[in-house]
Amino acid sequence: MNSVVEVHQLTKRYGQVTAVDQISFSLEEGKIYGLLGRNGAGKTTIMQLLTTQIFPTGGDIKIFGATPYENNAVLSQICFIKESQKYPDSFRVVDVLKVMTGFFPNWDREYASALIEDFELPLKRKMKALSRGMLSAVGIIIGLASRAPLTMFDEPYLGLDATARSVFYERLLEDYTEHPRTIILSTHLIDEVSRLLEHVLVINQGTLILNEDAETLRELAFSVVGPAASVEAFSVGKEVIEQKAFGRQLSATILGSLDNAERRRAEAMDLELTAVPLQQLIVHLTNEKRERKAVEAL
Ligand SMILES: Nc1ncnc2c1ncn2[C@@H]1O[C@H](COP(=O)(O)OP(=O)(O)OP(=O)(O)O)[C@@H](O)[C@H]1O
Repeated sequence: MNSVVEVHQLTKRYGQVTAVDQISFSLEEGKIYGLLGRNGAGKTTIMQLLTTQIFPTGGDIKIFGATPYENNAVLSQICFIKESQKYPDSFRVVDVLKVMTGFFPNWDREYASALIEDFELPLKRKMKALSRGMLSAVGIIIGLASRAPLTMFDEPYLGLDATARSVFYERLLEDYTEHPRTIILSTHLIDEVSRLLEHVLVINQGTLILNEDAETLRELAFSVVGPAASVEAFSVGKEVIEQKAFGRQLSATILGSLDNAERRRAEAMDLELTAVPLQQLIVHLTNEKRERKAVEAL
């Protein structure tokens, strides 16, 4: 697999604030990455650094094997969709899309038209007269139709309703399957996008605390649900990270994986085994790492 992005000891400071703190990672060709983390974690800053909108205080960045600064061959391969994109006042939707044809070598005009219908966008309306959700839809259309080999979406769906968000996820998955590329999706809606993500990067207070395949993460834990006494008996000797009671039923989230014998045992005890939502797992893992870091700092 070829590396599309290689970041080494990347750091960005704003005065006293260290927004990104010595982060290193690499991203492969043809994968969908989730860039996750709480508010202010440093996600947008990382994407601004990758797209050379801002410059690092330290460390280095290689994109498609080259440094991206003033490198049009690299920058023309990147599409960055951010939440607060500004457009000239006089521009209509159709004007914005026309301009994009010149920006992105792989721009697909027919696909952009099909997406405009999917999102029911008024082509002739001025950008400044669009609703918040419509503005987000324009960004999503640009991100998808650009077919840029490195496409980044930074919280792209402010104001988008649930139907439009699911149109986005469906189109993204379909188009990515037909035209594989590297996609970075930064979001707080982890469970909504979890089935799309192949690899997860979690940022916390400027540092990278998790860099893992989504498949591996999904196998890190499971939930067991059933009569309280049976769940408790089954959980003995296992690492329970969360328990919830529903009347006489109990649900326990357990770290680790199960072999076939354990699965048969759960079945015999009338217990239901289910996967743990990615969001719950990430919240647990990030809290655990944060606590461990705090203890190490003492
Ligand atoms: N221009 C700036 N000047 C000073 N501090 C900044 C600047 N830009 C970002 N920061 C700080 O850097 C940190 C990381 O911000 P960033 O926008 O990257 O977070 P984020 O993970 O994208 O957050 P959110 O999910 O809320 O969008 C925050 O503490 C933020 O206040």
